Amino acid sequence: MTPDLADGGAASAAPSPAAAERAARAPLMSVRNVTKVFGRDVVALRGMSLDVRQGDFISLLGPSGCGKSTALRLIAGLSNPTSGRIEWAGGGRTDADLGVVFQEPTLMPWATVAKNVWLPMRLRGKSFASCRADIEDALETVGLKGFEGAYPRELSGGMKMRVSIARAMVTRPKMILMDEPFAALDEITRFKLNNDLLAMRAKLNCTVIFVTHSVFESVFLSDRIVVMAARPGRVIHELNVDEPYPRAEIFRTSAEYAAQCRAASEALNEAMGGAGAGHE
Ligand SMILES: Nc1ncnc2c1ncn2[C@@H]1O[C@H](COP(=O)(O)OP(=O)(O)OP(=O)(O)O)[C@@H](O)[C@H]1O
Repeated sequence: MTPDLADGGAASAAPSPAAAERAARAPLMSVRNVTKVFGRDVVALRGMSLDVRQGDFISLLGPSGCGKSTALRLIAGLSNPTSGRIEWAGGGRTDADLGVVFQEPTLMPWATVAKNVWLPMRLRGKSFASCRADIEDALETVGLKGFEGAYPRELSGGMKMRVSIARAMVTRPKMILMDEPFAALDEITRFKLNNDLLAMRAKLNCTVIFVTHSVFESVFLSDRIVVMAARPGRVIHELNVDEPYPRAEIFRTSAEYAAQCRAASEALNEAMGGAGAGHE
């Protein structure tokens, strides 16, 4: 299978079944010509446009400082664009429509796993008792059934990240934003969490926007890869990964995966000014 460069590089005339299915998804959110400037002249993001559809798994891939986290924060509503706008289908979104996972699990050390997962519901005024079933369901989805009463200090790094993901999904959001959630984990744990994230996503049927520095991770997880360059932060390529879901571990050793990684690496090299630096 030839990697499908959505920006015109190698797109074939007849769309693949995966591309046709992707195009048929309902619109969810659009980033329209968004620029974000910090202070007088730090252009963190310039003219970003992105149409996100329900069920997309989009990776934002690029070198340090290209505006990936800034884009995620704008989409999350944690910051406002300097110009341009973000539009949600249906006229808007509620806080419950969105879950956010950061690189650090950011758990409350004094609270149990279940109480940590309760946090977004608690902020909406819901009692722990009324949320218990949802909390248990979220913990089961991330593979932590039976750890409700444990404290963060008793968990491994991977388990803490699972709690963080359970907390983001407990409200059953339409979209989950993830900012390099697995960057601090060892490779074996990271691979396992990549597999499990796809299974969780399939169960929740939600849209994911995932920030990463890793070509390999972006190809394994996503069906769209948005490649960004720095100074100013901007989108330079969009690549489609047409491998259907569910993706088994064997995809990692396939010729298709290698071809997609090569295409993404080339795009990333271009983003880095052809520096040819090694990628994770
Ligand atoms: N609050 C801020 N004030 C000033 N400059 C900022 C702020 N946030 C980000 N920047 C600058 O905007 C640019 C983009 O930053 P951003 O964190 O979005 O990049 P990134 O691609 O996520 O980087 P990394 O991969 O290292 O996390 C950088 O030059 C950064 O220094």
